[in-house]
Amino acid sequence: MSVEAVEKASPASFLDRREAGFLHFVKYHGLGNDFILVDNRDSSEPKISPEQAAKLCDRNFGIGADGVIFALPGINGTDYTMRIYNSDGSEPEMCGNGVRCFARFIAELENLQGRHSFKVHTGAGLIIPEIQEDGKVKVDMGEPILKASDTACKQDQSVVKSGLNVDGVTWNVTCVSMGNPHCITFGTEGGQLAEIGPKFENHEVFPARTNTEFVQVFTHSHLKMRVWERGAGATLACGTGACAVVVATVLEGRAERNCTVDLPGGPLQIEWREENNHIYMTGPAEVNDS
Ligand SMILES: N[C@H](CCC[C@H](N)C(=O)O)C(=O)O
Repeated sequence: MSVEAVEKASPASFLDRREAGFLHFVKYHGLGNDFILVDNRDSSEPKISPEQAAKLCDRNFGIGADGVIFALPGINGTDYTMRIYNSDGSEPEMCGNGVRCFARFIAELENLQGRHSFKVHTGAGLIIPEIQEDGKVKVDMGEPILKASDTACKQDQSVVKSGLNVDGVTWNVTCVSMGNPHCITFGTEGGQLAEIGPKFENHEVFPARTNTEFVQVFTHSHLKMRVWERGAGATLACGTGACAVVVATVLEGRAERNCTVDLPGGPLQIEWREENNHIYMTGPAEVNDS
């Protein structure tokens, strides 16, 4: 069913159709990082399995997406819970582009107009997206995690500009977690991501695998990155990755705390605020109907 049809039909018709085994979903994207968003507010468990999600994400035999995101009831005083399956069916802790899409999806479901913020429970803890007047979404992404063992990296100190041997080549990397693990390296576009990406993703130093970002620094406030995502491969954008990249760039003394990060799908504005150590990400989230 086309997105228009999904949007125009009354919710009641979708409730009936869902009884008949249909799934109410809408496709959104954040800078081309695209997701199937499922209204799961009436159940505390995702309506579909990781295996079914992987099938839906298949771009030839399914709907096609980088992941499936579920809007579940909130817990412990939050408004909603967000869960996500990557396109390989693995479940990450958090998704930056996804939570912006999540906020816009909730606003559609609840018929909300204008500025609105939500308290969202995620695997990375409390995340607060706020829909801005211009339709963009500003997200309080919480604090970065730098202790190596918490960045799902087996090395025991924080990993800043450390040598990592990947398939016989030593790369300088900085590891940062935004709830999900990121390995950041500077100075190259990464070449053939499909070749080098999986070697980082599945490196034995990352027991939970890792997302990997290849960064070029244009100025102290303008960066460019490409990403090989854990469980999704090369994507057009990665919100948690852009946040981790700004942290790594500041830690390596290459940039200021407020940066524009250019991704293949477009730019994100990232600020690592000194006074509270929180990271704020601002960017678009749109329905895939253009
Ligand atoms: N593949 C990521 C999850 C999605 C993150 C990305 N799409 C974002 O916008 O943050 C992981 O396994 O950690």
